[in-house]
Amino acid sequence: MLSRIVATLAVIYVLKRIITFRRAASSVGNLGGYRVLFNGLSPIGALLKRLPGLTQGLNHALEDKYSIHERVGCDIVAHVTAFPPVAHLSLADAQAIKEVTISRAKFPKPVDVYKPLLFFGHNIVASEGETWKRYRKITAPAFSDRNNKLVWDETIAIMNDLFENVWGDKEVITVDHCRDLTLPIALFVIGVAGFGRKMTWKEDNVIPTGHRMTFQKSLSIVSANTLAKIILPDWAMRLTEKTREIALGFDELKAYMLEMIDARQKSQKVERHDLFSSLLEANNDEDGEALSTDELIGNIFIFLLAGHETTAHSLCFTFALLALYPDEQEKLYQHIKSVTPISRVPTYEEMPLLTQSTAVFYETLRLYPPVPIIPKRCAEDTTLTTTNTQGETVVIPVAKGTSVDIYTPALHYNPKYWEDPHSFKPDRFLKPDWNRDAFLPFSAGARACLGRKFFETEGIATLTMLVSRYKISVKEEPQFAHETFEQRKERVMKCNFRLTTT
Ligand code: HEM
Repeated sequence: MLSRIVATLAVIYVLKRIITFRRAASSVGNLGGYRVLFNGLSPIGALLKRLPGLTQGLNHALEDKYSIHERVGCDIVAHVTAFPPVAHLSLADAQAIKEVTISRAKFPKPVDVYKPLLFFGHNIVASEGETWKRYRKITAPAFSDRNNKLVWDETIAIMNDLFENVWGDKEVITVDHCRDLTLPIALFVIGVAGFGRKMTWKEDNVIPTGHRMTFQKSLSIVSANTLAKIILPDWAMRLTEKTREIALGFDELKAYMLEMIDARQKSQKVERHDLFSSLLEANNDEDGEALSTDELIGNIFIFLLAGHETTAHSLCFTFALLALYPDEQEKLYQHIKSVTPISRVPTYEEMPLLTQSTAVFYETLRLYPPVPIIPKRCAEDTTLTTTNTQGETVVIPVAKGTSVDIYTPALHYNPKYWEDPHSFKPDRFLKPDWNRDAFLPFSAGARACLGRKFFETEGIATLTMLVSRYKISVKEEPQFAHETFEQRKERVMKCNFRLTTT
């Protein structure tokens, strides 16, 4: 009898799931796309292997690029999951994306998705509406031209310190993983241009009184372990020596930030252009709307998080592509040489002339966008318009509450906008007519990246310094001696989606 009741309840449960699943699919006009049990980005989906019908996997946006849109024959597709029973629209249509990014009230950020980023305090990335407006108003002025100049000068100094005091007169430098080089560069730049704290390649190991680790170490631990902090509950952080060190890194960074706030509020006003100082200054000038200490820390922390990993990995992808394409590297070298003599360091004012460096970066960001999915949620019943393979107009119903996600790899590999989209061709960005609406690594509209210029400045300074002094190549290893170019490219460029593309 009991087993019959259980079986009946199970059947009812399954039927209910099927009905809600079908309802979710029909809410977006039964548009083609994945039909899976678990969303690849959900906690359960992330643990499972990619399998048709089960989950599309954590890396699907990076792996699929434009292929699902091509298969469905439409630049907007719908991924429907049973747990939870929702439809996610995946956009690869530049016009539809433009509509979404410019209509902030109609397509706001789904702030619930960003909740894990709140552990240091409320911040600009994880907020919406009036709170976001207030954060943006106070934080945006920190990303000034004077800050960009600081980024440039400090990046040059960090690279010079590397060349002179670490690499010395060695002819060949070998790094096992390019990330071992780019993560510290990005960390030192955000350390000095973000927090006003100079760091060097030879770490100063003196721990200040009242602290248990140096600022440099705490910043390095925090930037490398945000994902662990997000995933693990507090009790789990106390379990092993490694997780205890991570927890200490977070506590210490917060303690340093509190000290810095206190010291700068007490000290005489000195003209400084790091993000932290500018943020404090703007905050002091605010009447009535100033940020609380928690909000200040939350926002400066999010600059670190938003800026460090994206920058370090993008530099890494750039170097790897230049190593794989020596002709492009040579072209870049010749261009740098034509703009600035190799015997002296380039100045910030010369940055706009380094057009080939910008083109190399953009092409890297097109092929390996650091944020593969930019989520939005529809705030009212509406429609989105796109075209299918036959060139016909397709109008998609979008009910209030539907997830509307910008899939940057799908957009960046869409052959409608990019000729030969799988090839590395930086020169496409030197032509005046490339489609700005089809290039979205930094998002667009009011919620676009605040640190774009910060990144471009740092990236161009690093690239220019490195390429003008060294030739970058892939390390030759006997076990890979017989691989083809395509195999080598696949091995070297292998990437995963974690918090960003890594
Ligand atoms: C390769 C480098 C970078 C890329 C590709 C990138 C990309 C992005 C993207 C796609 C967004 C929108 C995210 C969303 O809608 O959830 C964003 C927002 C943001 N980024 Fe970046 N970013 C980069 C570097 C930086 C740097 C260096 C900083 C700061 C130092 C920074 C600070 C921010 C901030 C504060 C926001 C939130 C803006 C707002 O919501 O109003 N980013 N970035």
